[in-house]
Amino acid sequence: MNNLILIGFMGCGKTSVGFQLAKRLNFNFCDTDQIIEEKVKDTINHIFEIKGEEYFRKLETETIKGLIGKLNNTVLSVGGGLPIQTGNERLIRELGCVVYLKTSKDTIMQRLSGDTTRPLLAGDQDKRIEKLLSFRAPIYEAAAHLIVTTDGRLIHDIIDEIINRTGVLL
Ligand SMILES: Nc1ncnc2c1ncn2[C@@H]1O[C@H](COP(=O)(O)OP(=O)(O)O)[C@@H](O)[C@H]1O
Ligand SMILES: O=C(O)C1=C[C@@H](OP(=O)(O)O)[C@@H](O)[C@H](O)C1
Ligand SMILES: [Mg+2]
Repeated sequence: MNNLILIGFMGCGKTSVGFQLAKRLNFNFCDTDQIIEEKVKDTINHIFEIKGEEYFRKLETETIKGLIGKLNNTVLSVGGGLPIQTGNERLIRELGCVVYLKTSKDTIMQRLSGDTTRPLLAGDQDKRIEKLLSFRAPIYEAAAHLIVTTDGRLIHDIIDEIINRTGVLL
């Protein structure tokens, strides 16, 4: 098994870093949000609106369970809330080396200003990020094998650090 699993808060860069990291390593790339959208043929926003968050969380857990034993040479980015559900952190650690893209609230605010694709941040984005991030950050830290900070850093620099520190090319 040779997989990297990217976790962290919305806007930390899991999808964009994961996609480029996979290209650089010549690995496959998967993203649980993309798998879910393809599976139910609907957008994350619309799933939340019509079926609610609880239903989406069930889809996430089903998705991660379905990947156990099936991934090799893959970078997997998971939705920001997936490791928060009890039991999922054990599943992602089973899949591979878990990397937390640690990012401050200010950076998340900058990156997601004007974004309308994250239903949990609709409304008062500042307050929502603050509340969710303070609850989730210790869970991400505990789930991770490796923590990489992303504030003020270019994607290629983050990718270099992940490759150097995981020794994934060795
Ligand atoms: N290191 C970075 N520097 C600048 N912008 C970034 C960086 N990482 C991600 N972004 C931008 O932030 C936004 C959210 O990134 P995304 O990969 O969708 O995050 P996530 O999947 O963790 O929610 C995108 O517009 C992306 O281009
Ligand atoms: O943090 C969360 O609860 C969520 C994060 C989103 O993915 P990203 O982390 O890729 O933005 C997506 O799964 C959904 O909007 C819920
Ligand atoms: Mg994403």
